[in-house]
Amino acid sequence: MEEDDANLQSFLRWAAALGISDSSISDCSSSSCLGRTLSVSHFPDAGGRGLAAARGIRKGELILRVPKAALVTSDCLISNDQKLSAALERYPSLSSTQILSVALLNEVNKGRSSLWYHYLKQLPQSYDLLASFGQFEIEALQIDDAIWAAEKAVDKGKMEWEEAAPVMCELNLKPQLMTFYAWLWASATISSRTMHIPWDTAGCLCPVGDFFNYAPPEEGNSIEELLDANTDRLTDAGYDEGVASYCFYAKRNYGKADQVLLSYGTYTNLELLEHYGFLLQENPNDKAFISLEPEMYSLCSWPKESIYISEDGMPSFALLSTVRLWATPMSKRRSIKHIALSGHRISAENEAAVMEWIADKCQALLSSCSTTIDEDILMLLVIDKFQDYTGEAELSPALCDEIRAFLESNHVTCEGLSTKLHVSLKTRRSVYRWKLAVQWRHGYKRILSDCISYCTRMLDNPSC
Ligand SMILES: C[S@@+](CC[C@H](N)C(=O)[O-])C[C@H]1O[C@@H](n2cnc3c(N)ncnc32)[C@H](O)[C@@H]1O
Repeated sequence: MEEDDANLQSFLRWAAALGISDSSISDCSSSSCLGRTLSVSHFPDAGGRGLAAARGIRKGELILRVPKAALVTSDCLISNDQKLSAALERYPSLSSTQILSVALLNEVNKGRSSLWYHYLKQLPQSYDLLASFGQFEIEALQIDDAIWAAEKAVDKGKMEWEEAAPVMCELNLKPQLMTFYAWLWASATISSRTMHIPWDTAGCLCPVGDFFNYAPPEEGNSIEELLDANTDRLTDAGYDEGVASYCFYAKRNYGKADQVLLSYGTYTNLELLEHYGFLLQENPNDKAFISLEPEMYSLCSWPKESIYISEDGMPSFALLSTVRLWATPMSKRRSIKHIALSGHRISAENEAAVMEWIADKCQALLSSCSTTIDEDILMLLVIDKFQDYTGEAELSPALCDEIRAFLESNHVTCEGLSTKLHVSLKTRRSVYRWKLAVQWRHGYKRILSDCISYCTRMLDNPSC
């Protein structure tokens, strides 16, 4: 712990020397880049390490500046390293993200002699993005779309690693930096920590700026609110060519010690898991996608991603209009299509058929899962106390099967679970990912269940 703190202090001094600052005036006297506006703090329930307000902050204030020279980009890593530059030239088909991954691992390979040593020491040692999920954790997601997304993420990681392997061999990286595990670490670092820059689609790593944890974008900023704040820009962070720096602005007012959050974008929980390795218990942008009958897709030309149930259980506009049209007798579809496409109900009878179809679809999806919502809640309690778990009494067969599958996939024997000491770090990571999978499927099922309640209310009281 003391070592971590000493590392953090060295990092903040290093960052100050590069001109990273949370002060609006230039202040060369301070040995740390933080302390006037922000401070590093720990938020166990909202992202772990993050940045807190060191004083009251007003919406729209500039809170952190990271000069271009402090940004970690492929350009800067390559221009400082002839061997890397020459090796990459021989592999022109690598993507911008693969190039940044190779350059990052090459930099880690340098150890203390890397110009970025203090920054690299601050990076997490492992991540929980979908690409790092094992087969058990993938199956624990239960819903086909999510399983497919996770398998695709793992396959993509493997393919990109295999393509980049020859260049890493040429660079003579240490064997542990050439493994698939190391590759996943580098690509997860890039996926979860890079920020947009106009000159490289891989983005840049932004020391200190990447300590901000995430909050979803706030909806409904009124024009007055936007004018009131110092906002001729509507985003909370971006590269500003005028001052050659990455600039971060407060999205709202903060009291002293509040966590200052950044919106990385609008994501469903599955997307947050895929790109950042976490999810939110309350995510206004979460969605449950349901598949339609094949012939429904040809009735309307809505993109597939617009056909969903939103976080509060309401079917989306595109879902409703498609099912309304499909529930209309074929001979009448042409004449009422404009009504369906404009989002209006077609008739009471049609609306009842629509609600029934959507509710049945949600119910079928829920019934196809091996555990119920209540069992998922219980599973989460078991997972939280997993290190103390000693038996399977009083749990349903589905939960016992899942626990057994976890133990088998991690080669843990029941005897080995009786004390905390017997659970290895690797198993603990796996327990954490399992928890993420169960939290995700629970949230998804809750949306489906809320949708069934919504449809039932509509059927019982069509005038709502
Ligand atoms: C850009 S980093 C933020 C700083 C990070 N906590 C750290 O210690 O370096 C993004 C990562 O922080 C974590 N994170 C950010 N916001 C979060 C939130 N609201 N809830 C849980 N984890 C979050 C996730 O692990 C994510 O991949």
